Amino acid sequence: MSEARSTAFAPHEEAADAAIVIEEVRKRYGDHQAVDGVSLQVRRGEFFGLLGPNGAGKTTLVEMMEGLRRADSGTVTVLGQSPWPRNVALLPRLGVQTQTSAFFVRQTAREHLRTVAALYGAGRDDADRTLADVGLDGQRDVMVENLSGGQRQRLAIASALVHGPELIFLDEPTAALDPQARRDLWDVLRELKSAGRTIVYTTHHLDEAEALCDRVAILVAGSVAALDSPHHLVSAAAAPTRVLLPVERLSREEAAAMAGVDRVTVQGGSLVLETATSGKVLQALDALTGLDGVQTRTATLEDVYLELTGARHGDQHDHDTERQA
Ligand SMILES: Nc1ncnc2c1ncn2[C@@H]1O[C@H](COP(=O)(O)OP(=O)(O)OP(=O)(O)O)[C@@H](O)[C@H]1O
Repeated sequence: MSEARSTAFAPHEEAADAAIVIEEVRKRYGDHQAVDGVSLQVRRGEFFGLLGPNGAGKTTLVEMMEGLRRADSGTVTVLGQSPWPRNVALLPRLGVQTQTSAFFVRQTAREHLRTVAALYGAGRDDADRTLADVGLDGQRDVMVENLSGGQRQRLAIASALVHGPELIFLDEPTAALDPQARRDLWDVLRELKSAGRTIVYTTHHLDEAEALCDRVAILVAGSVAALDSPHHLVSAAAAPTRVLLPVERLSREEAAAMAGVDRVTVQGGSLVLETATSGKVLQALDALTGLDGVQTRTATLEDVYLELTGARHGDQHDHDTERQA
């Protein structure tokens, strides 16, 4: 794995506006080094994404920030305090949604949220407003055990937000949501950010990270492989431009023979031409077949992620026609 791509902070230079400072943190489970010397800072008011393949160490790292796990070495500082040993003063300032959030299943959605609100000293109005914010107004009188998976997930998010915490940890919050609910949640999260909250967001949806996050850290095998804004990461990426055209327009061999085309694949009825010189390829295509129905796709955060995690092209080899240099 190459060195971590640029970070806006030098690791040991603590920003005055940091909500979280992590320095050289390590955590081992038996023989397995789950977190291997991570240093990063999350600024106050920042929407910070934590990305990485299954088992990369994201949950372990977040749990150390939440005060649920102790680091073997290194330091974790959250809102100016150490979250470990369990720091009761910090708890009301944090909002935590996990994949295994607990519910009072024999209560209605509204009763549940009012109970959670009361535990944190927040009011019924806060509960009712948060329920509406996550789109559960229509289900407020439904027993928690009868909510759908996506509705429960929204209730878990509401439970993390109801007391107005400064720092919010969300672990794959859109995993079970339908596309509309996902977009609605994005709006809720953007409003939280506008209101100055800090959000640490774990997700496997790269489009989501690109749309929402100010900066992302990509964790690979317990280390930070990249840390920057999605924009900077994508701009610096070596990923090619893809030119897509209907598969019947050209043969793969003809496409692979075009000047500037580095690689040809077939995906979902499209011939995909990868190139570093899209202008040249488009001109040639125009002359050969015309440009009707031709689409161009530039690099995305997903390309950067796949490059860094080594997963790029992993399952497409059967369809490849790579051009020999
Ligand atoms: N309590 C534990 N005991 C032993 N090993 C653990 C424990 N928790 C996590 N691990 C291991 O540590 C590694 C990192 O796990 P972690 O859950 O932090 O990864 P992750 O990036 O959150 O993965 P995912 O995307 O699948 O949620 C994995 O190999 C996992 O099997």
